[in-house]
Amino acid sequence: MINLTDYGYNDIYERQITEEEKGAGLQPARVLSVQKETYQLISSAGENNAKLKGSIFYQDSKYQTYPAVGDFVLIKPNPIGDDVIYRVLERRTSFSRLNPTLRNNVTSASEQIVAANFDYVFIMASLNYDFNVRRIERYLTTAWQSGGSPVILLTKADLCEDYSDMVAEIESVAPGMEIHVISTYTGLGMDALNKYMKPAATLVFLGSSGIGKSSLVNALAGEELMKVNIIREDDSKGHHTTTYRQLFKLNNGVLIIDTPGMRELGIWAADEGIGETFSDIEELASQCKFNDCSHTREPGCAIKAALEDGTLTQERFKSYIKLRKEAQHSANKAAYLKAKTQFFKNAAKNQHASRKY
Ligand SMILES: Nc1nc2c(ncn2[C@@H]2O[C@H](COP(=O)(O)OP(=O)(O)OP(=O)(O)O)[C@@H](O)[C@H]2O)c(=O)[nH]1
Ligand SMILES: [Zn+2]
Repeated sequence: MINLTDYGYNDIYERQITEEEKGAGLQPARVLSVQKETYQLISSAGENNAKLKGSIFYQDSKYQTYPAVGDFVLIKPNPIGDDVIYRVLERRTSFSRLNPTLRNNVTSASEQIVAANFDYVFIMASLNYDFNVRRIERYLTTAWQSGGSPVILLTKADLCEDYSDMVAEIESVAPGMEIHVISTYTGLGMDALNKYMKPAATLVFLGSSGIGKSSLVNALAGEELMKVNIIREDDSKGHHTTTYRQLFKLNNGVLIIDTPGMRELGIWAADEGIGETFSDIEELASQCKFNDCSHTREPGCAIKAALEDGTLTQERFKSYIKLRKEAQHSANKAAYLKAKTQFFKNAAKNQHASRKY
């Protein structure tokens, strides 16, 4: 027997299961991987493959919540074949990306969930060629929006003689954030990561290819769990992509989600996320004389003043503006889709109110 709480299951999910569902013998399970229409799950009975319950998921298919890696789902267990998935329990945290698809000749943006129900988001950047503060700002915004707790990891410290400027630069854009400088080669900074290694906590990584994610996971696991892709340090084109999606458990009980979608994660930033990352700018903007200040030519503009006296850099202000624009764009689409989805979900619910299990 597997104890699903070792896989992150808790009361938040348990509470969502109705008496009717319990009575029908439905059981919770966690999604370990998704391959086209086959799902690999873990439940109290162990690992098994699963399929979606067709009569639920393939009607109004556009408006259903489909399982993603890390999701907790309700299944009807099948000891001699594939389990059947009835429903996705509400997610505590999730990463989604804009998935522009061409459907019925209409270009629509749909939200694709690439990981769900994680606790920590390890934002990774290597201290050598890949270093870019703006990118870290974007990751932070995305991480805040996901609901997970971001932790910044600067990797490959052994390749860098003096990283104090880079750390200071990040501190200035991520005030109060946990920043760890590490090297899996020398072991530098690795002990400091122990505090995140709580049994049944789920970690997810945000970062570009080749930043040393697999090496970190192997170091944390104390074994060769993920294949380390050898790339030449001076060749940023030598990138390799992982072709599986997975959730797996380390010996110390920590769960890791690593999906290809995480890698391609675009910006689906909401205003909250931006507010957290750019709290200094939002604070300044609130001091502008006019509420609707465009920070261009209005008198009494606190942002212009800060740009002039150098307390705010042009670069940081520019990346704020850029992110705001993207967020606005995504938010409009997201709000539209959400409203639409909710409408059809409610309609579907009423229709299936007397659903048989
Ligand atoms: N110098 C140095 N190299 C490292 C360190 N960690 C990883 N590397 C090297 O960086 C390269 C990429 O490491 P991976 O662990 O495969 O990186 P990844 O982020 O998982 O890469 P993808 O699977 O391509 O996304 C390999 O050549 C590693 O040996 C480190 O701490 N120091
Ligand atoms: Zn202003």
